[in-house]
Parts: sequence; C-alpha cells; structure tokens
Amino acid sequence: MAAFSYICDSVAVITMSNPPVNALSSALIRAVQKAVEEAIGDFAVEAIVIRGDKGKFSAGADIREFNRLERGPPLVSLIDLIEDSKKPVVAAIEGVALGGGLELALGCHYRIAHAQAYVGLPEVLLGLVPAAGGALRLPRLIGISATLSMITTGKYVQAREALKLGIVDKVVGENTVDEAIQLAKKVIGQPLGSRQLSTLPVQCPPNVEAFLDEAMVKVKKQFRGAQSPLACVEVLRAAVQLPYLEGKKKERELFQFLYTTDQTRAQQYAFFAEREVAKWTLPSGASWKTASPQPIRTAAVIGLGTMGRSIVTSLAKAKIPVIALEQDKKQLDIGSKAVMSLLDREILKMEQLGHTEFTNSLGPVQFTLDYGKLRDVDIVIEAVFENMALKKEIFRHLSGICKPEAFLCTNTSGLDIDEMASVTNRPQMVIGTHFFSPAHIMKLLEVVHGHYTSSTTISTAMRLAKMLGKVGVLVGNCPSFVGNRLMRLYVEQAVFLVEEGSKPEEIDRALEDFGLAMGPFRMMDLAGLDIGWKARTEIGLTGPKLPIGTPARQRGSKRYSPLPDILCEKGRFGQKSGQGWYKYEKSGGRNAMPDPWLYNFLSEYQRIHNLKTHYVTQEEIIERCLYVLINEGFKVLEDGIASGPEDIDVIYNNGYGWPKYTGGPMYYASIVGLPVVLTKLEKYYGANPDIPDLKPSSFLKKLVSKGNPPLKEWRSHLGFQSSML
Ligand SMILES: CC/C=C/CC(=O)SCCNC(=O)CCNC(=O)[C@H](O)C(C)(C)COP(=O)(O)OP(=O)(O)OC[C@H]1O[C@@H](n2cnc3c(N)ncnc32)[C@H](O)[C@@H]1OP(=O)(O)O
Repeated sequence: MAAFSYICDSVAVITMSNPPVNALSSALIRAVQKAVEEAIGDFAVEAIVIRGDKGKFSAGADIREFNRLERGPPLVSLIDLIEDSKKPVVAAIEGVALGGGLELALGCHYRIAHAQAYVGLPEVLLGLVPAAGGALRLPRLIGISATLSMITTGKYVQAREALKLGIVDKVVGENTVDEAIQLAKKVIGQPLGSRQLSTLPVQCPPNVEAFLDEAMVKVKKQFRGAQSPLACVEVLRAAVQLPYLEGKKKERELFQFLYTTDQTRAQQYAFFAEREVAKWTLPSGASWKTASPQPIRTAAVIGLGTMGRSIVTSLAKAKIPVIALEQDKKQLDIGSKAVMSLLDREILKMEQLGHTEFTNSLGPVQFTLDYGKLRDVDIVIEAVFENMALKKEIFRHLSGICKPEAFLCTNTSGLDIDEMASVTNRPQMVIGTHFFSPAHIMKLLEVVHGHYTSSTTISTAMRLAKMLGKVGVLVGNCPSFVGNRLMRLYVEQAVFLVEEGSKPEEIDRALEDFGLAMGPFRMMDLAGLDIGWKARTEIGLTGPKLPIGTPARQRGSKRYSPLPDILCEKGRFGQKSGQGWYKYEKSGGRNAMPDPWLYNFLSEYQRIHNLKTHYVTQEEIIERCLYVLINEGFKVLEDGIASGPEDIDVIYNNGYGWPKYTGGPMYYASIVGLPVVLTKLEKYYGANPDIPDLKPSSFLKKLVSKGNPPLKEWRSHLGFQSSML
C-alpha cells in the first residue's frame, strides 16, 4: 500500500501503490504525503517524480471510502504541499490520471504522459464536483471553455489531446518515468512560479459572465435534473470571480453539499453496479473467474441494415478486422456506403481531437456477398431483420461454413436464442449479443445466454463487450430479454394514458422531467412505429391473422390499445414519414410538434369506443409508466432472467436513457420505498383490472413482507426460483 521513494541521481521517485488502480485511499494519501515531506526535507534530493505503480498513475479518490464515517487526511493539503515545494515535482502519467489523480498531477510543476494514457475529471459522473483544486487549477492552465467541457461531461481525454489542450507538457511513447526523471533533472534550480497553477490568472473568454450564463442554460438542458453539472458551472464561476483561496472555499462548499445528496449515492451505486455485472456466475458454478474467453481476432457481421452498419463500425473502432456480408448487391452497395460514411465521421471526430494515427488504427472492413469468406472468422454476428425463419436459415448456413471454433451470435432484440441454436451444429457456441442503436455509440450489450450456451461462449461474448468499450450484461433467454421486456410495458402504459385523456406531449414532458432522455412517444416516432406494427402483425395481435370478432381494445382478457396500429394504417410511421404521434417539418424531420390532427383523431377514437377520459396528473403518468416497468423488473428477477437488480439498472442506465442520477429503475424503487411502490401498484391495478401487468409481482410483495430490505439484500430473498441463467 505504502508509497515509497528512492533516489536516482538527486531525483526522488515516489511510487503510489494501491492496486488495481492506485485509488487515493486515506492510507495512500498519508503515505504519499510522508514521502513528499521526506523528499522535500532531504538535502540529497533536488527534484521529485511522482508515478503510479503497475502502469497506472491514479484513478482518483478511493470511491469505496466515500461512505465511511471516519475521514482520512485531505488530498488538498497534499496537493498544496507539492505545489509549494521549492524542488520541482514532475508527474509521470501512465494509464490513467483521473479525478483526484489528475488534481494531484495538476499540483505538480510538470506533467509527462504516456501516449496511451488518459486524463479526466469524472467527478460529475459520480454526482460530485472536483474538490481538490482541479476546477480552479485547470482553467488557469487550459482556459474556462475547455475546462467547462471536461468537468461537466467528465469525459476522459487521451494523452495527445491533453497535450494539445496544454494539460500535459510532453507525450512519450515509452519509458515515461525515465523521461520524467530526465525532465526533473533538467529543471532543477529553475524558477517554479509560472508552474504553480494556483498562482496564475484564469484564462477567460471575453465576456466571461455571459459565457457562463449561457453555459448554465445549456447544461441545464443537456443534463436535465442532474445537480452536479450545474455545480460544475458554479465552481467555474467561483474560479473566475474569486481569488484562488476563496474559490477553494466555494469548491469545498459545493462538494460538501453534493456529497450528501441522493444523486451522488445513486451514481456511486451505478458505478459499482457496472463493475458488479461483469462478475457473472451461473447456478452451475461456472463464472467469470473460471471460464476462459477465446481470442477474437476477426469478426463478421451479417446484414447491413441500421444495426448491422453500426455494429461493423463498433468492431472497426475496436480495431477488430471485420467482414460485412449482405444478401444482394444493391443492399451491399447501400450498406457499404453507409458504413464508410460512419467510419469517416469517426475518423474526423478523432482527428479533431488530435489523434492523427487513428485512421490506421481502425480495423479493416471488407464487404462481401460471399459466405465462403466467413470460413475463418472467430465470431459472426447476425444482424438481419427480426424474422425467425430467415435467422434460422442463416444459422444453418453458418454452421456448415464457419470453422468449428467460431462463435455464432445473434443481434435479435427478443427472439428465442435456443430456437436459432437448435439448427446449428454447435448450439453451445450460440449466444445473443443484443446491441443498442447506434451500436458504435451506445454503451450497452445485452448478452443473452441460451439453454445450450457454454460458459466459454458467455465469457467470450462478455470479453467482446469489453473490447468494444461496452458494458456487457448477462441475461437469460425469454421473449424480449430484459430491456425490451420492461420497455414494452412502459410504452403500453403510456398509450393507455393517451386513451384515458392525456396527450403524448404531456406524457413525454412528465417522463423527460423525471430525467429520461426521451419520452415514449418521441422515442416511438424516432424508432419508427412500423417496426412494432410489423412485429404485432406477425404474431397476430393485429392485421390479417387476428381472429375475426376480436374486440378492438382487448386481446384475451387483457386491455389492448390499437392506437399505434391505426396510426400506421394511416401511414403515420413517425419521423421517417413526417408524422406519427407528432408532426414534423418534413419526412425525416426531427422537430416534434404537437399535432391538432391527432387531438381530433383521439376525440373521435374516444367517442367511438365510448371511453371515459379523466385528467391525468403528472404523478399518475410517472407512477403508472415507471412502476409497471419496475414491477416487471421484479418478475424478471423472480423468473431468474437477470441475476440481480444491478443487472436491470445497468441495462436501463446504459441502453434506455434512464437518468443515472436515480441509479436505475430498481435502485429508484428502493429509494421510493418498496411499500410505496406496492401500494401504488395495488391502487392502479384496482382501478384497471384489465391491465394485469399492474398487478404487483409476488417478489415485490415478498420483499415488502420481509420489511423492505436494502437493494443489496434482494438477491438473498429470491429463494430457490429456477434460474434461467
Ligand atoms: C475527496 C473526494 C475527491 C473526489 C475526487 C475523485 O477523485 S472521485 C473519483 C474519480 N475517479 C473516477 O471516477 C475513476 C473511476 N474509474 C474508472 O473510470 C475505471 O475504473 C478505470 C480507472 C478507467 C479503470 O477501468 P478498467 O475497465 O480497467 O477497470 P474497472 O473499471 O473494472 O476497475 C477495476 C477495479 O478498480 C476499481 N476502481 C476503479 N476506480 C476506482 C476508484 N476511484 N476508487 C475505488 N475503486 C476504483 C473498480 O471498482 C474495480 O474494482 P473491482 O473490485 O475489480 O470491481
């Protein structure tokens, strides 16, 4: 744990050591402080280099210590000690310098980074602001505008971009510590005034107050409901308006306020939940620890529709050579152009960030009509449209062509994995890899484990997620898996509320004010209403397969809303046709406007079906839409489709635009209180007995009867349910 120092030609090298990421725990801060004090007091030492053990500078404050009552020594005084040192201090940044790690490096007089390293102030992602001088020193180094972008988004900046911005003084390809020692020797005896960032003026754009006012408006809009991005703008205002020492007080004040909020607790939970889900275990005992992933050196993607194109892009971005296959020449031409344009955009983005080497580091993409080219790939991802017969035909074909060690994946968003696996000669190597659109951007990969899937296959798919920079969540095989299974009920509830008298824009506003990235109606319009319509037609919920005499608003004993089907029959497919739940300026337009036509249509619909409408409050919108989703989450746990509430939360936070500052749907339920969720569901089910999905799940009831235990104990109450994992 301890930092230790040694002397190399008058340069003391202090190594921070707290595996695996050298998080600045109380003990580590204490140890570094002691080592710096020793080095400063040692006559033989003329300069100091600070580095992190095992190729990582530091991932910042130790988040696991956040909830402890006893507090360790403040990082701020260590950083001040370093900055005030008369002997030059150089940070040798390898791996990561994040949060408090970067703040410590900013206290050093010089910073050298390895080309593969990245730096950032991601406190905002944990619901906090940088509180060890980072938000005050950084604008003195790189200016208000660049700092604003870094601290409000928490983005990680690669070494070359950091050099361009001025965060680091030099980027090296190897021997970072040796280079740092050389630099330290070179600057011995030189004045350090200009290197003590806290003493410098803040670099401001002209009219900085107006700039910050505008930033506040933008940030409020972009991070709706989140408190910490607003506090980040406030810290910057303090940096501009106040002398450094007073700015420090303000920084502390904001941090201490945020530190006590529910939002930071939720975001810390979300952080650890993402790490937790990587540690999958099966009831058989197989787990992430015991299973060995196989190498993925080459991949193939079948189908170049919207999903296929972005999956190819995602693989290329991860430097995995990929073969993209289409069934006919016309589709191949269209698809390949689309992929090339996505890749060009990625290259441009990276070049703007200073990564000139990026072009060469994309994995090569080859386009083909020939299945024979797939003979040697390590993994195939099928991404054709949702038709079981077509998918089975492809899997049968792949079975005969691909090498026996190749894994066969499907990007289905809800069809039966086992049915596809059953037509192959390697059912144990078939797995669902459900990407989210656009796949080269969205962080989630739902990894769907079928009945036959082996632990090696699971472990390889989970490794693929990591290689693609995604969070893989292992779920069981059931219709629509986890994400879409819950989402379907949420959307359905929103449509019922429109039947009952609400308007799409009221429902969207309520849910967006809650924090969701997009309300259900804008989401349906964006995705295309025709997709769900086709799926419902195929399974006979509407269209020619629907038995004659079926009541319009009932399927079996359940309520059904034909509204989305009718909109499609009228050619209203959403954005693509310029009208759906909203109207748009043109086909493909993005500006959703309430549509008076829809109001007339809804009144007529309500009249025809003799519907009694009522005033739907914002509270009812939130509760019915979200609690029905949460209720299904409990059923998913009960059915053994997800192994814990964390899995559901990670899926929603990363794939469905759920506001991370509420932790995810299951965590949110735990904060609202399970007895409250149960009572509300009972009330809404009582009023709507034809919506059985509102009927509280038995697992929710069980948890309430056990006294509303904290979320981390829920798994232990699952009992001996038959796990599908
Ligand atoms: C006084 C308060 C001041 C606060 C300022 C701060 O510094 S707040 C903290 C800011 N830092 C971060 O937010 C960094 C978060 N970490 C990451 O982004 C990533 O973990 C990483 C460092 C980029 C490494 O990513 P990688 O994919 O390689 O590994 P994992 O994410 O799986 O992490 C490995 C294990 O390390 C644990 N861990 C990571 N960061 C921290 C941290 N800051 N504190 C404590 N623990 C950390 C992580 O939980 C993993 O642990 P496991 O037990 O293996 O699950």
